[in-house]
Amino acid sequence: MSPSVVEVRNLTKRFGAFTAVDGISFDIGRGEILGLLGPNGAGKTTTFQMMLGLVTPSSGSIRMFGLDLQTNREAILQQVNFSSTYISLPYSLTVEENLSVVARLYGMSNMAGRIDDMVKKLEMGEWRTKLTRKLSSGQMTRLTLAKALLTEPKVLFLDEPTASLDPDIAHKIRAILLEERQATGLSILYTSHNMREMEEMSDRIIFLQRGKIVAEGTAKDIVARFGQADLEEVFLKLAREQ
Ligand SMILES: Nc1ncnc2c1ncn2[C@@H]1O[C@H](COP(=O)(O)OP(=O)(O)OP(=O)(O)O)[C@@H](O)[C@H]1O
Repeated sequence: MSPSVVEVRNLTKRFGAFTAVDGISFDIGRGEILGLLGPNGAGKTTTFQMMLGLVTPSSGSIRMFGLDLQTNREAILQQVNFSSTYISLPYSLTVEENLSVVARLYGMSNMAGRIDDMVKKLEMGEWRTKLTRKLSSGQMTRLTLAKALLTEPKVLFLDEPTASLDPDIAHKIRAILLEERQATGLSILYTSHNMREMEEMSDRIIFLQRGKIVAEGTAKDIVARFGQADLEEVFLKLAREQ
């Protein structure tokens, strides 16, 4: 495997007496797409929040680009971005104003060119001057993805990036992500509740259950190990155990 860009060791998050993430360890290689799978409440979002420095781990460590996140937060996060259906961008700004704020926050050069590029790639041209509050949920998803790719991250965290997209645009988004990975060596941690998408996108998958990793490997390995027909069947088996 290519050298690890992300190294997570024994990561744990407790909320009072409840352990949401329980001693997980994983690596993500350069240009690798790692799928994070698990039923509702398994600890995926909490893991993302720790990776973004938004939630402090109870114990364990997160290293990116060879640096510890706790002591090198700013340098690391400059090279990282995130997209989720749960984030909200300022509603009173237009689509392109929102992108421009993000580009400025990251101190990007060639801001206008990169924004045009994203608008074109994600087919946002018709509504680039629309107020964010007036976007449909699918348009909002595309805007948050554009925001995430705009800053040319080396590591991207994607929490259900194709939720609320129609099949055509979801297909295009997957193609764009694979292209970016090919062109730039982008590493991605990815969640989706669409098992076919997980199989298509992920080089490897880790399966979380009650905060613990219960399976790890390629989709094919995991399906074979659990003796099921496909990833969806594995998911149902593990989720029902929870
Ligand atoms: N701030 C908090 N305080 C207490 N418990 C929390 C807090 N945040 C998350 N939890 C709990 O931690 C567990 C893991 O939640 P998390 O949101 O990480 O799961 P998830 O895998 O992302 O689920 P989903 O698929 O529903 O988004 C849940 O039981 C949740 O209730």
